[in-house]
Amino acid sequence: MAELFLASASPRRRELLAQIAVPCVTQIASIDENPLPDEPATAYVERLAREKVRAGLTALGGRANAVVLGADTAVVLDGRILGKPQDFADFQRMLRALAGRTHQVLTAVALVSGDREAARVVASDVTFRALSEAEIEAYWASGEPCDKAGGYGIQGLAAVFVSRIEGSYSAVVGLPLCETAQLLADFGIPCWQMPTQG
Ligand SMILES: Cc1cn([C@H]2C[C@H](O)[C@@H](COP(=O)(O)OP(=O)(O)OP(=O)(O)O)O2)c(=O)[nH]c1=O
Repeated sequence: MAELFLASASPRRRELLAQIAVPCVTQIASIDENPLPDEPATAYVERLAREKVRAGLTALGGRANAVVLGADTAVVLDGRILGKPQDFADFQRMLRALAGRTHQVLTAVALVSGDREAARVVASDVTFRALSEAEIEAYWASGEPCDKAGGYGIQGLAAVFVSRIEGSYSAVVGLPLCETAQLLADFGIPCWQMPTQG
């Protein structure tokens, strides 16, 4: 029987899997998350998701029947990747740039088991309304932005900044659940409403 391991320190990803009734065991293995020179954002998130699951599988000692799931989320504005804010000034620059505009959120999900590996990248467009300096400062003071790509969490207080989303809400939060369920079924992990093939 296949057993699922989550190669992620993100509480959001664990909660999203729980939302679709998929139990998992956490198996984190850290990787270098720096983009390569001139690496396109789509290639970057897919590479990181794949590296996270490979590192997770290695940490498990290549355990038989283990399926490892990992993901990576990036916020992209004008072709530039906005990572997690390093400090308030960095966060302020990000939110000023995102305000009143549409940006892209790219999330890659990857699965590995033995020598089999698969990944999907999901793109969503998120539009922010205009933001005042006072709102940006108050949002930083909430503590919510610091561990999130682009410096915001759509599932949290920042919901009031989002006027429109086109794409996958769960992918913006950290895991595209429709695509993830299909991949899990392909790898023999039981998932709500998905017949397994493995
Ligand atoms: C845009 C956005 C991102 N995020 C989060 C999802 C991810 O946890 C994080 C992006 O960083 P990631 O590097 O994708 O993930 P992580 O470092 O949190 O966890 P791990 O690598 O161990 O899996 O930003 C939200 O929670 N809400 C949002 O609206």
